[in-house]
Amino acid sequence: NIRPAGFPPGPFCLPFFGNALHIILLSPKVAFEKYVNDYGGILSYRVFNTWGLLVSDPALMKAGMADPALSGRIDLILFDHRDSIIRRNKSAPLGIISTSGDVWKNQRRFTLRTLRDLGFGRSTLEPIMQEELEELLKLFREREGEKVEVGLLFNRSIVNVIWAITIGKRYSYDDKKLEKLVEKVSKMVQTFNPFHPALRFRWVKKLFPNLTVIHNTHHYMAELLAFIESEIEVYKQQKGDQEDTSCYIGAYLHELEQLKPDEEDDTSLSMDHLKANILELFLGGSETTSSTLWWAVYWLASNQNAQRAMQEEMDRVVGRCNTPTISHMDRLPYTMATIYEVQRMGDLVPFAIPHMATEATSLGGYRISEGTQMMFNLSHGLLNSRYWKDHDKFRPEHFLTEDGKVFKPDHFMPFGFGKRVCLGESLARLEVFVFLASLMHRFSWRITEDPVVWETSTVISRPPKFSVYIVSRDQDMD
Ligand code: HEM
Repeated sequence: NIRPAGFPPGPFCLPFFGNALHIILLSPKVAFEKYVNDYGGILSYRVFNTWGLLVSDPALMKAGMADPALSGRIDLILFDHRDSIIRRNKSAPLGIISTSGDVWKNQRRFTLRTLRDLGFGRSTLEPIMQEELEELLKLFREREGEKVEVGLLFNRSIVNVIWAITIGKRYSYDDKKLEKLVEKVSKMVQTFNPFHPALRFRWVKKLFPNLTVIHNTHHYMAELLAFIESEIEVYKQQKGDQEDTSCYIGAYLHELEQLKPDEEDDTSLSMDHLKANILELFLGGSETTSSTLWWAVYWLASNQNAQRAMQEEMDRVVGRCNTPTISHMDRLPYTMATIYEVQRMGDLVPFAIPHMATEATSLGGYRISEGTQMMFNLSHGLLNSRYWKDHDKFRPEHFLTEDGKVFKPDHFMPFGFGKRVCLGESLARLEVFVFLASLMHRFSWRITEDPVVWETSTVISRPPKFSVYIVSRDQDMD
């Protein structure tokens, strides 16, 4: 129960449990905020037999996330299970999110390079998004004047964009396969909770193998993998001997063919890593982006002034008869500030994904031993009153200078920072802009009198359940 030498102070730890009960009972968000108030920007805590550091001071967070020694991942047994389904035996971990060292570097480097070549973060992706946007606009037109539950409204479009980049095709909105894919991805993400002891500690899983959370996560993971495997097979058959590098799977298979036998090891590209990476693109890129849009509707429908200001800016810059495109982004400071404010208040991934020290290092004058779990408190920089004038109010002005230019303060890190910074940041930024700006340009949202129901979140902050009236702006066209 004694803190390792050189560790920062922190809350009293109970024998055996450490701070686990407190964190589980109060929720990580509430418990950690209390610890930060009591012990400051860097503190230590213990969950069963594992020591962790919670870093909340923005400057220390940046230094920590930029340190290669703090860029490992903790052992997430959920991914172990995925790997054993893919490989059907035990060997080195697969993929990007849950790996460290050379496996992580090689898979992340290849994926980032390929996604950039495919147009991630650039206007070449716009046609793919426009296709999805058309479907969304159609849906909104059909539901105009009605009470609409926002919920999973955006998931089909977001999943379809990822799928188009991954395999080069999209599903029609009526296709049952898309419906099933969205359902599988959504359920998997909702059960993915690295803070749950059963998904974190092997001994908990051994003691309670029949826990529903374990059963559900494994089940959704297996279903999604089966889907990915069968689609890769169909892709390979259709492609035959032709070379195709126009999608992620094609580029990956092409690179795989170029590998010489002496270059192959556990860290190099392989079919197993490919399946794991695709699953992670869904895991990392679907619920995050669609929930950001869901939060956007919530904050804008509840803040009519911000909604109007955004629409007026678009009318002025884009024109009422045109559609906002990526090329307008630089000229729409209020719209961009609104998106940042949605991300701030949405606080989507409050503690990033837990990191681990892969070797001894130091931070803020404290010593950190190998194997320490590192929690970076992104939420603190987004929501704390120390950094924002009206920290609990939705104010796009938080991101605007006095002369109306958009800026991002250093403590605003919704995508993380440094070595492990979100791999899909540029795609997510484009998607949120394209979908939100175009929908707001054509429609207004007004929150209904129905109750707003808040739900418990896991790794991702889940927006509340609520409904809106969709009002077309076409009638007041010039
Ligand atoms: C608004 C949407 C998104 C938000 C707020 C977000 C946020 C984050 C955050 C906070 C992390 C953890 C960083 C860390 O551990 O230090 C992360 C990691 C990651 N994200 Fe995102 N993300 C978003 C969208 C996406 C998209 C669209 C993709 C891909 C299609 C994606 C793929 C990933 C991957 C693969 C990782 C793991 C990176 C690694 O371990 O090296 N994310 N994201």
